[in-house]
Parts: sequence; structure tokens; C-alpha cells
Amino acid sequence: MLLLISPADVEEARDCAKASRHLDIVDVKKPDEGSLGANFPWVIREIRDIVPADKPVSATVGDVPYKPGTVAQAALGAVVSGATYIKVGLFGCTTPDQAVTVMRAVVRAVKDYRPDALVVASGYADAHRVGCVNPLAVPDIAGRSGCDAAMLDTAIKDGTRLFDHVPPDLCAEFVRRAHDTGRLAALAGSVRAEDLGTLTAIGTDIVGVRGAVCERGDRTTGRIQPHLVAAFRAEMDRHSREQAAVPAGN
Ligand SMILES: O=C[C@H](O)COP(=O)(O)O
Repeated sequence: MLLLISPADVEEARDCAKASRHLDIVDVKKPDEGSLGANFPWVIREIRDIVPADKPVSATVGDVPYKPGTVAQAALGAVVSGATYIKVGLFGCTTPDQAVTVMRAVVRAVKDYRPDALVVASGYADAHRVGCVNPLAVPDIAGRSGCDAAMLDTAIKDGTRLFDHVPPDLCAEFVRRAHDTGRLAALAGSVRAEDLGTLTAIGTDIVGVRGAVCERGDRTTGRIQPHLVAAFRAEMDRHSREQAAVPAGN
């Protein structure tokens, strides 16, 4: 399982760079503009320069409206700025067909410019609270639109967590569906170290966190701490070892 960490600004990205051997992907976002809030192109560029070259930089394009042209253009801005994981939050899409239309446009915009960039379709575990597309529809949306990964995060950061909205058996179904369409499965949403056993066991490919590696576990007033990134990674590695020791079929 890969570890994606979301700094909110350049300073936090420097702390991610200090902890870079413990993480896999640095994800640029702007939390004060929403769960998948988009940051400025110059911030993505600066963070790309700070993070070691062997670590991919991801960027969120926002909690986007159903406006395929607008979103495709924003996604192009993210990849031109140096991100190679482009994450789109399908906030304004109420049907799978709308989401496929948006994501097809994003895939074309991104891959025409940089074919090796990965496009991530992100739904929301708490979609029922914001009226967007069902979380379990996201793997099929990713498959139909040519995205590389299907992801879930939470839309409302009020202390409720991924498993509060999509319990582990449905997260396992999400991962199965993503893998059936040949996509990566990424899960996030106030994930804590105690969730890592389940996330590992169900075959999650990427876990995304912010709050869990901030001081006091607070994604808003806390700052990312390199030692918390290291501790989180150590827990991930422990669970991977334990999972590898489980006899096949169990
Ligand atoms: O992409 C991952 C998100 O930044 C998760 O943030 P969070 O762990 O604070 O919910």
C-alpha cells in the first residue's frame, strides 16, 4: 500500500520532504477551499521543486462542479505545473454519466499533455450528505472514463471518518470493483493508524492522510509533523508484514 500525504502549503511540503523516505506521494491541496480544494499552480510548481524527484507529486483539482470544460482546463493546469497524479473530486456530479463525462474530458486533457500522468476519479464516502454520486459507482466511472484510479475521501471534515460512512465490507467491495476494472483503489477520509489493518487486508493500493500526521490529529489547526509521518509508515509496514504472514485463503 502506498502512502499519500496532503500538505496544505509549501512549508508543510518541506516537512513532507524531510520525511520523504516514509511516504510515497505528496498531494498538494488547499484544505480551506474544500476537501479536495485546489491550490495555486505556482504552489504546485514550488512543491514539485522541493520534493525529491523520485517521489511523485499529486494535485487536487477541487471539489468540482459538473462543468467538463472548466474541469479539464483546471486539470491541465495541474499537470503543466508538475503534478503527475491528478485528483478530481466529483462533488457536482449527481449521476454516473455526468461523472464519466467530466472524467473523460480530464483524462484527455491530462494525457494529451503527459501520457504517463495518472488520473484519479474521487468520490465521497459521505456522498449522501452532499448529494453527489454514490461512492460504490466510482470504480465503474473510473473504468468507463479511462482513469487510472478510483478514490474515496470524505466531503465534510467534521470528525466523521471513512468507515463511518462506508463500512469496511463496502470499502472491500469498492476495492474489488476497482481491481475488476483494472484500476487502483485509493481510500482516505480521516483515516487513523487503527484503520490500517483493515485497509491492508482489503487490498487498498493507496491510503491518503492528512489529519493523522498533523499535530493533535487536527488537519485544520495542526501542521504535518515528520515524526508522525514516520510513525504512521511504521504502522503500515507492520500491517503489511502481518498480512504477508497470513496463509493464502485466510
Ligand atoms: O487525500 C487525502 C486527504 O488529504 C485526507 O485528509 P484527512 O486524513 O485529514 O481526511
